[in-house]
Amino acid sequence: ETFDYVIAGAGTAGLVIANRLSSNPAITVAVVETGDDVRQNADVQTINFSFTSFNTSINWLYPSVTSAALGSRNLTYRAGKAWGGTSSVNGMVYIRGDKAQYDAWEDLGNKGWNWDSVFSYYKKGEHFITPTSAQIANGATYDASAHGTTGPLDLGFPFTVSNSSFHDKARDTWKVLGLDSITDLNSGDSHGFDTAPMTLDPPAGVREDSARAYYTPAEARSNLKIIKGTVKRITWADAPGRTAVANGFEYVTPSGELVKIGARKEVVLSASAYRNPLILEGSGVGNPKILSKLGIKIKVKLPGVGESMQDHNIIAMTYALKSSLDGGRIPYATLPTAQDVFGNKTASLAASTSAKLAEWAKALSDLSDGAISPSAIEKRFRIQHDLIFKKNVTVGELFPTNTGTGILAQFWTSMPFSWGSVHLGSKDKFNEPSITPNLFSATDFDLDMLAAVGRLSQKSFATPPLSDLIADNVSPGYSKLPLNASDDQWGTFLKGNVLNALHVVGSCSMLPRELGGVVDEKVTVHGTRNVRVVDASIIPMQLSGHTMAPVYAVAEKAADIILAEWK
Ligand SMILES: Cc1cc2nc3c(=O)[nH]c(=O)nc-3n(C[C@H](O)[C@H](O)[C@H](O)COP(=O)(O)OP(=O)(O)OC[C@H]3O[C@@H](n4cnc5c(N)ncnc54)[C@H](O)[C@@H]3O)c2cc1C
Repeated sequence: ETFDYVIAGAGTAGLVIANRLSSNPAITVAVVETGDDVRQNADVQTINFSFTSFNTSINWLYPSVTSAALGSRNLTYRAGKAWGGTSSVNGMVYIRGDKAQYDAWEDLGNKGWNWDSVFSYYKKGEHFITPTSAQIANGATYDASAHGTTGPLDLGFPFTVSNSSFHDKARDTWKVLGLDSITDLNSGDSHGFDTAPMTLDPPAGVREDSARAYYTPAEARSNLKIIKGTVKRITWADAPGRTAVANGFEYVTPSGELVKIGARKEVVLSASAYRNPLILEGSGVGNPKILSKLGIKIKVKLPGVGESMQDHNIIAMTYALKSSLDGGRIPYATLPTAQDVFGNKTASLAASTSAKLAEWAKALSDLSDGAISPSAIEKRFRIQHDLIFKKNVTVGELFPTNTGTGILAQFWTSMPFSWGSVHLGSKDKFNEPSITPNLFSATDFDLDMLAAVGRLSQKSFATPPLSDLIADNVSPGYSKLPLNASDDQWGTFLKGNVLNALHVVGSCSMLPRELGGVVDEKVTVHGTRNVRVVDASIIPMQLSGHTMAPVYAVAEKAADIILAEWK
């Protein structure tokens, strides 16, 4: 079969693209997706944040090789395998990140990608449901001007917003610690304490994933089709000139048959930050050193493919409560700046770390066997460093969850400098990404930053009035990690327990080729005429907050870019 556009992956981004392109009845669109329609799956619909689908067939489980700093510990990478992709299995928390982080995309060379332009697509996609007075009484706040109300994606607050005193005590404690409540952490300034909205439909009490938001309204269109299969590689036209031209891709059906599907116009990869690099490499687009080892003939030399994989470094401590709290999920988030976590050491740290950026860039380049040059990485690091120390973006998130009898106090750092990679491990294992996280590998500063955010988390639970609720620190326990723990004690705890937040971006970064980029500002793969990549993989630099929200906005903007070129 041949369609105008063929899309790999009916996930968070893939279904946005499918919906927007097929809104023109003259355009035919096919999406090839490994997973199934799970819109009626109770594990998907639940909004209890229980991750009930975790060990079921609708998840991909990708193991990683370990990082030197983690000893023999391996990390597991999870992602959704379903119509809706990871939006169907995730935590639903919707936090966009800071204005300056989006403006940095333009500073990195992506003309037209800045906060103002992306913000308009946030609004376009959103159907914000204002909280009820009961939800407001329990801590839900919002600024109407930061939200859209006519888009397809429902966004609201859960009815399980805690009706206990937790919210007020947390808010008052953060105020004591210098982090005031803010009205809307999605306004482009996330600094402070707030209640986060989630992708759910509050009246219906169900999850809102991209299948429900973007596929259901388009389902009846005769020009849109979802096909079950797993995309293996792009097929190339016999075109003159040096620019590669795709004419479709090959996918494997559930029964193992290899099928070719044609694309008259374009191929769009939305198969996730883990899988797009594998499809590109399987098609001859990537680093010649890697491709020659795999025995794959080079079509486009693009060493950035699969590099620059960035996640948040996450860890949790648990606290026992004096008495159980009402309410289920508590979507309260506190986002601090470098100044909040490093205090009066911030200025000297800014100077000392700035002097080390070239050294860190060299270390990261060596880890990638020179795939991206030290000078390119250093340029990217300088922009990241400026965001942290000059533009005062938030550098971490503290995110407590009420488990009924205790508090799971999760925290993470938002912009680590140790980036990892994801590649095809062997020619035919297109379902098995080879992931190298590189946690803490390019610089000790990533560990220092996580310890500083951890110290702030610990301090908050020991500060009244929040401390009034707390009976004890159960894990790791004050004997292992006292309130005045040394750097060594923090290092041992963090290296032994840190996890990947599953907020992976950057493995097909939108950047100029000379900076290690994979797609240009039109989301077209460098060196190709008609292969686009649209999903978390093109986000070039990690954001504060969570990754689902930016994926929706990026996909909305990319859809407009693609439609503008439709003739
Ligand atoms: C457990 C968990 C909790 C999370 N919680 C949150 C949260 O609370 N808030 C937040 O903002 N973010 C959260 N995230 C991250 C966020 O959900 C993702 O960053 C985002 O959804 C990724 O969207 P995507 O379009 O890039 O990829 P996906 O949504 O993963 O879509 C990729 C799709 O491609 C399909 N696919 C893969 N390979 C192939 C192939 N070769 N051929 C065909 N189809 C293929 C997959 O099955 C999938 O459907 C969480 C992630 C996880 C794993």
